[in-house]
Amino acid sequence: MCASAMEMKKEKKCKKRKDKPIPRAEEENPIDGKVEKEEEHGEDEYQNSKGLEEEANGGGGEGKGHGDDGEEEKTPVAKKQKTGEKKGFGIMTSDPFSWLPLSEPTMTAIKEMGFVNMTQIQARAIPPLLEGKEVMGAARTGSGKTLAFSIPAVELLYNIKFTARNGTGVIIICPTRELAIQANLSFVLQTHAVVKDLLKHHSQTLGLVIGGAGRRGEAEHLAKGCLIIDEADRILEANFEEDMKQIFKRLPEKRQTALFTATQTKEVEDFARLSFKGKPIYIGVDDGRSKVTVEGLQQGYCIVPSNKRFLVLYAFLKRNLPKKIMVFFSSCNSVKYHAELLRYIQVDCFDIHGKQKQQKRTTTFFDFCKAEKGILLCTDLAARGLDIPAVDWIVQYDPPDEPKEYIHRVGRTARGEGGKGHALLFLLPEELQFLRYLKEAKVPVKEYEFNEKKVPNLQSHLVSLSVDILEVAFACAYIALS
Ligand SMILES: Nc1ncnc2c1ncn2[C@@H]1O[C@H](COP(=O)(O)OP(=O)(O)OP(=O)(O)O)[C@@H](O)[C@H]1O
Repeated sequence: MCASAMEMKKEKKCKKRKDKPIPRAEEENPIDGKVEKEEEHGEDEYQNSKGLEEEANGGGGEGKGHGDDGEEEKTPVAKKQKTGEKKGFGIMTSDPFSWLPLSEPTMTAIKEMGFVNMTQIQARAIPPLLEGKEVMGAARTGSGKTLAFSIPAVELLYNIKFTARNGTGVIIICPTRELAIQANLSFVLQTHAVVKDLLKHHSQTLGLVIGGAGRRGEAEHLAKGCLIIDEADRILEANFEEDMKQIFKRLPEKRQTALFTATQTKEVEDFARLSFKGKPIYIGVDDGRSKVTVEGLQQGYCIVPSNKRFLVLYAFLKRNLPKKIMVFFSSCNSVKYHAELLRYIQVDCFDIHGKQKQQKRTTTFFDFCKAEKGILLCTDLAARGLDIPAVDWIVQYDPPDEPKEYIHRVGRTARGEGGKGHALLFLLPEELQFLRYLKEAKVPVKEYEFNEKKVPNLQSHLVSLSVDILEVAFACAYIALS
């Protein structure tokens, strides 16, 4: 699409947006339950001249003709049809999967998952990937990236009748063990991972390897397949980059590479240069959007002094016991300490952190996935890519180091089509600077006022608990002595 045509399209969208102001909802303060008018900071300030917000709402940009790079326009893979009115919302398009030339087992699996239309990243990434092109895709959390790369991967293996005897056909690298397990076919525990569902009607011997960045062995055996890098930004952290370089060295020259990320950074761009042989097709679903988080997510922060922080968390959790909540902490020890403390005061919770054995982490993860309500205390280990169903609240007891991490954390809620969720960030008065970084990163948060008077008197609760405990201890001692 030529630049002027694109500008005109954007202008039209801007106008449309002005005509239809988005109503502000009335919302309950999550801490004391007070109803207050929602006033997100910065949503309007974030409006940029590109005015692509409407596109994020599905008003355009969906499906075909998406415009970042003319190449996609030419793609013949999808059976192009005249759509008429597009009705996509949020992350969705009105382009059905049935437009794609997919195999029967894949189509059956998609139908069984209950998906009819593609999300934006799917509509834009699947066609070129099916054609064997290289793609670098960036789209917000919970927007369906997993299917965007796994459908073409499975199709590739199916079409060339790949079997395990041929070696490894596709390697999908993802950053954490949980993420790899979630997508792993051989993992029998119940999971909502789309890859497992997608492979349901395919032969189980497809040479698809999913794992962390340590998959060097498989890299050598990658026959003539495809390398997929999921959560590229996270791979760059810590030791993963070095591991990835080792993998690249062992990979065959002739391969198809796809790289996906939720947060686009300069580092990811540099990493992409390393990953691709040539110039990939770049698909930036959210480029130009006025906010980087999803529509269905309500985000707020509260400023709480450190001596009241636990009490406010306790009040929040007590108020929201019927909900499914993830609480993020900055360290493993902090997760352990707060989990024990909450259990001690009779607030049941799960906990997951890097100092636990893998088996324990995995069991807890699946237990929380299955739970309809409950509290999971965790570190950033659980922030990336995990698709946990129906999480209502993301609480950040400690703010993360960077907005990027914040975006991944809150991305564990309000996922998928029409997903809704809430996020609450705790800030100490001296941490207010973090709001500026969030604003720069186009994250709209509003302030939830914290009323000291409404904070519960945990002291009296603890006293009554310790009385019970003392009574039990005395009873035990009495039995032992008599
Ligand atoms: N076409 C679709 N229609 C409806 N729901 C979908 C569709 N594709 C995926 N989903 C659902 O959306 C949710 C999020 O998908 P997915 O885990 O792939 O997101 P993601 O973009 O990889 O997120 P993250 O960046 O957090 O890893 C999942 O529950 C998935 O089942």
